[in-house]
Amino acid sequence: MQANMDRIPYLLTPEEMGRADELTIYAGTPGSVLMERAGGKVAAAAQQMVPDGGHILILCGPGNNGGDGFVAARQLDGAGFDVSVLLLCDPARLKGDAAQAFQNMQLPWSQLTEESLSLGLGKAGLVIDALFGAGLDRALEGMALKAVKMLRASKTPVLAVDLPSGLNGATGAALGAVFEAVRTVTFYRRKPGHLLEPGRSYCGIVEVVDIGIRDDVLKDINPKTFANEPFLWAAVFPVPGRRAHKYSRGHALVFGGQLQTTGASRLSAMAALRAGSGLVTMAVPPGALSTYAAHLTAIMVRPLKGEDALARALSDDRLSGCLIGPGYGTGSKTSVDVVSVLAQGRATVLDADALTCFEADTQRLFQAISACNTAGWAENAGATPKPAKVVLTPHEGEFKRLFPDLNVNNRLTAARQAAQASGAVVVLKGPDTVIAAPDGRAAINGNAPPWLATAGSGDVLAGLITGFLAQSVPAFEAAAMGVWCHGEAGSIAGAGLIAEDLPAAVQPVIAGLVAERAG
Ligand SMILES: NC(=O)C1=CN([C@@H]2O[C@H](COP(=O)(O)OP(=O)(O)OC[C@H]3O[C@@H](n4cnc5c(N)ncnc54)[C@H](O)[C@@H]3O)[C@@H](O)[C@H]2O)[C@@H](O)CC1
Ligand SMILES: Nc1ncnc2c1ncn2[C@@H]1O[C@H](COP(=O)(O)OP(=O)(O)O)[C@@H](O)[C@H]1O
Ligand SMILES: [K+]
Repeated sequence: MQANMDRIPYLLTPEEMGRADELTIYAGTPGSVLMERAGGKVAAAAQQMVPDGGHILILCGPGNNGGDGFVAARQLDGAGFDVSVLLLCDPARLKGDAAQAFQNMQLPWSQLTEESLSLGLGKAGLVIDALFGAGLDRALEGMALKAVKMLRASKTPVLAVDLPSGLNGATGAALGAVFEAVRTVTFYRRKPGHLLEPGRSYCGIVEVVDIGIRDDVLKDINPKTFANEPFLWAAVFPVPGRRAHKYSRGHALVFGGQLQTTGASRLSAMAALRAGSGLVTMAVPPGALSTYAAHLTAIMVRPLKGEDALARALSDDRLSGCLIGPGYGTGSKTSVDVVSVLAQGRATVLDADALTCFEADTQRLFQAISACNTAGWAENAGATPKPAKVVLTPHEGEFKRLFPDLNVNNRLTAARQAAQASGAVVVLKGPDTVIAAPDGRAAINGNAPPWLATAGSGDVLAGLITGFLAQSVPAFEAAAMGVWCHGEAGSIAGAGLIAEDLPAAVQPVIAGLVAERAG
């Protein structure tokens, strides 16, 4: 249990981190010991950043974050570094472990003022930001706010303790002005704000250090937020056995749009095949059949001809995953077709037009999703609600159309609420894509390079997720592995990529994951 928990990429909200501290203190490790270790790790990081014994300026706030700063100051001084400490508040305001750490410091200090800061910045090679961490509950003001501006102007590198001051650790939101760190040392586990933008950009390189909190505390806390990393879903990553045949690896059906917009769904179909789906068929309008056929090789194409064309296309029992939306058109026919697809009860990805077309009638979509989730289950069988079978992949614009009442500025909470409201796994795309399940689990992705922001890249993502769903991967894990593989493929294809480059770049990603599972 301990070994596994070590590797699960949990993220802890500041409240959960507070609970981890509390449980550790309750189990016999005093808070002062945790602070001593935290400050020691900060000091070690600072030493690496100023190896020539340059001057280190330490800004300390009124809470335990400041306490870590006092410990770091004492240890750096002991190691022969030249440090100066500037305190934001009256020392009489310090409490508990922080007050004790201040007393133990036994070093000269000054009040943080414009003069003292400007004097310090004149000689400092590094600033340690120990003003506020997890306890910040409002925007920086007064001298803390001025300090942000003065530091930015001075361009002195900043090492942040736990979080750059000014950030909300739970949401990654800037509460106002924020310190811009080149490196952030955080304790025990990352917080959502280290991965969610703009937080991630303010943190620089994030280093997680051990301060002696045991993983047993996680059993009590039961965190539901994760970094989207392979360990989260490696156990269900599909690897074909020696006796596999193409049908045993799943059969994905990708719906294609009219002649003017065939590219989007073709990119998706290619990605579904690359994700490992044994077969991929495209169901396309008869008038566009020859265009599709001319551009596809390993992917099969069938025309959607006649009244009950859709039902016939879906009637093959071997189909194990569907995708509808890319390039499909936003007319009323799309929503009718989406409802028909969902009525089959198959694992399905809805992307792009298949989301937008429900803007005026989201309840109809949510009812169809609920029917899809329950299809195939006896009325009173198993747990309620049933596991999600549907994945929605909106970018922020599509998300707002479907969930106009949710606040996309808090992406983690918004994605969770959307998953709960819709009964689907929701992939809220962006530089920090959030994957949320109706059961409350959520993962934040961190490996996507900015050159993925290019036309058609979302179509590839939808196809990857469909390919994993078709191989019977549960919806949350399929979505999470799709997003991660998409990010890796983006890095492999590299700067200058276009969406057409991505499916091929998925191949080494899959090969790497398979090798890791085998090894
Ligand atoms: N035992 C523990 O709990 C440990 C805590 N650690 C450190 O403790 C930090 C959390 O400590 P705290 O909970 O004391 O929180 P902070 O040190 O972040 O600050 C909280 C204090 O600042 C005040 N405050 C909040 N926003 C303000 C604003 N905008 N302007 C002025 N004052 C403001 C609060 O009223 C409170 O007094 C972590 O980030 C971490 O650095 C580490 O020492 C490891 C162990
Ligand atoms: N700045 C960024 N950094 C990393 N990934 C990004 C960034 N901007 C967008 N992406 C990713 O690129 C993809 C774009 O998808 P989408 O908006 O649907 O575009 P399209 O419809 O043109 O395919 C998503 O997977 C998204 O997460
Ligand atoms: K800080």
